[in-house]
Amino acid sequence: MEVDQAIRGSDDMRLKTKYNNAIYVIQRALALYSIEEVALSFNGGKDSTVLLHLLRAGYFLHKGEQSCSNGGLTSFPLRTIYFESPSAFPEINTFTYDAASRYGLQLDIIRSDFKSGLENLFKANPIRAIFLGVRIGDPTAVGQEQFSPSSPGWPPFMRVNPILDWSYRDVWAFLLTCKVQYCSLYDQGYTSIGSIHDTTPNSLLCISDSSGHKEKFKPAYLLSDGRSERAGRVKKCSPISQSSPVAEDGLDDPESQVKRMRTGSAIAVGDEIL
Ligand SMILES: Cc1cc2nc3c(=O)[nH]c(=O)nc-3n(C[C@H](O)[C@H](O)[C@H](O)COP(=O)(O)O)c2cc1C
Ligand SMILES: Nc1ncnc2c1ncn2[C@@H]1O[C@H](COP(=O)(O)OP(=O)(O)OP(=O)(O)O)[C@@H](O)[C@H]1O
Repeated sequence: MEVDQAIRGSDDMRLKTKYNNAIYVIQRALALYSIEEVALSFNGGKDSTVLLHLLRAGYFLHKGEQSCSNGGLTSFPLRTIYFESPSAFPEINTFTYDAASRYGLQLDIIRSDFKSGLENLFKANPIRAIFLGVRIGDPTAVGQEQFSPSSPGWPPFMRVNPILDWSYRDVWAFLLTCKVQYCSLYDQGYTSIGSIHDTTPNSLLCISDSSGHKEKFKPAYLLSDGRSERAGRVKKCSPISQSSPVAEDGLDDPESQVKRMRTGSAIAVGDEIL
């Protein structure tokens, strides 16, 4: 299996540990639920791209087919759900459709809100667990663990988060080591992708050009401080966000950080907050 071989051949011990732990979570989930009962939540972003390749590796290792050649991996019968929004970047949509066809995913495109989309999906399919590319540091990760039941008020299912403890650097180490394709926007300076209305390239990757020509940006993997990953994401309008924009260094303002610290926790490894 090409991804598994790439990681095992790498001398990046940290990446190996992250990979092994994520594969362990995936294999535990696949031991608990049948392949018909699980789904991948995929949105073409870098985190869900990592998750897709980990799931392929975990599934084929689980099946005991370590010696598969590339040709044997074209079909991966995993139900994959994509909530497509009218304000998604075209590059994200194209990447998502291409990935689904390249890896033989069963793609369900849902054009409604998350909750009712999931409710309708569950009426027609026996899904009990959904894999997500959520990482600590994402606003939605607060309070989550590798296995977290869905929140009260949501349809009942298990959220499985194999890369919860991965940092920005881990994500790029994986994508580059495994030489897998990712959405082209990341090579244009986007470091985290929301909608066309709230996402710009990360200004920390801007290449200064005195000629006044169009701005150019370095690729996302060159961002040195993962804490600034969301610097290109404009905050949604709310009384708090209007008065407290994202700071120059990409970190939230101190007030919202304190709020988050009351309910969440942070792990520091070297100079990076996971
Ligand atoms: C498959 C799936 C399951 C989700 N389950 C929950 C949940 O149980 N509880 C919750 O509060 N939000 C849930 N969400 C919503 C996410 O936490 C988050 O609001 C959403 O991904 C939008 O993030 P964004 O605002 O960064 O785009 C879920 C989203 C998806 C795609
Ligand atoms: N529109 C969507 N459709 C399907 N899954 C989604 C959608 N939005 C979010 N998710 C799930 O939530 C996870 C976390 O989303 P998040 O936006 O933080 O990461 P990402 O999109 O993979 O990468 P990036 O941070 O670079 O945009 C995704 O990896 C995916 O599993």
